[in-house]
Amino acid sequence: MNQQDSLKQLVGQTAAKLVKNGMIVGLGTGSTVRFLVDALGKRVQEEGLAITGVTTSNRTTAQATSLGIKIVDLDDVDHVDLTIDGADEVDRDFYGIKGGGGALLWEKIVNDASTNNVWIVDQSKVVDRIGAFGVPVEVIPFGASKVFAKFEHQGYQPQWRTDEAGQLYRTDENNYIIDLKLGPLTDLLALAEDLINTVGVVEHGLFLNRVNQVIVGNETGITTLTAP
Ligand SMILES: O=C(CO)[C@H](O)[C@H](O)COP(=O)(O)O
Repeated sequence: MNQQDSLKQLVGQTAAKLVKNGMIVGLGTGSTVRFLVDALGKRVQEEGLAITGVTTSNRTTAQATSLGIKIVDLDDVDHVDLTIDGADEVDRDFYGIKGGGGALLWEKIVNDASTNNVWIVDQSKVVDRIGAFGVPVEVIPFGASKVFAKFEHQGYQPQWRTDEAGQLYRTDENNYIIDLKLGPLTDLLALAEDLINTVGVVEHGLFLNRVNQVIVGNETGITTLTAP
């Protein structure tokens, strides 16, 4: 395992300890969350930890179910106690970008329904100013090229997200993703507002002040950042 994966495993295993018996837990998506779900599956199997999970992607559902974690639909619970998710970038004000794994829509919905939200990241994700990663935007297929053209016109430097086969990437909702390659961002609130008001956009990957805690894995171990 390379160093980055070791840090992802460390934060995944650390965050799994935050989960208590009886909790309704939101499970994020991505390679870091995979380690979390592995650790939770182990606790379910070895300690009899009783939790109910709601997931943010079909991938996470498949992994969690295979490990014996009970998964229900978000609409079948009245609240979520704690959601643990990864992130692509986060700054010291807890402004973040998600959607590298294409699950930003369900991730934001579960985040919104959750009393507490924790992100688990390796140190490479903590940045002074978010944006270098790009901003993923989920758009419905109908008329998507019109949205793309609008973004081009606005100077947002859009790129279609493609899959391994070179086809347009499809989300779990069968939508497309357009990645905006804007570079480090200054007026985040205005950008978020503009994106969500663009007809055809379903959701964007700017997660602004949506987490209570960020658990960061670095060479010296774990650093926990709490909301400013
Ligand atoms: O937002 C996400 C998926 O939509 C992921 O949480 C994000 O891309 C981080 O992934 P990883 O842990 O693989 O680096």
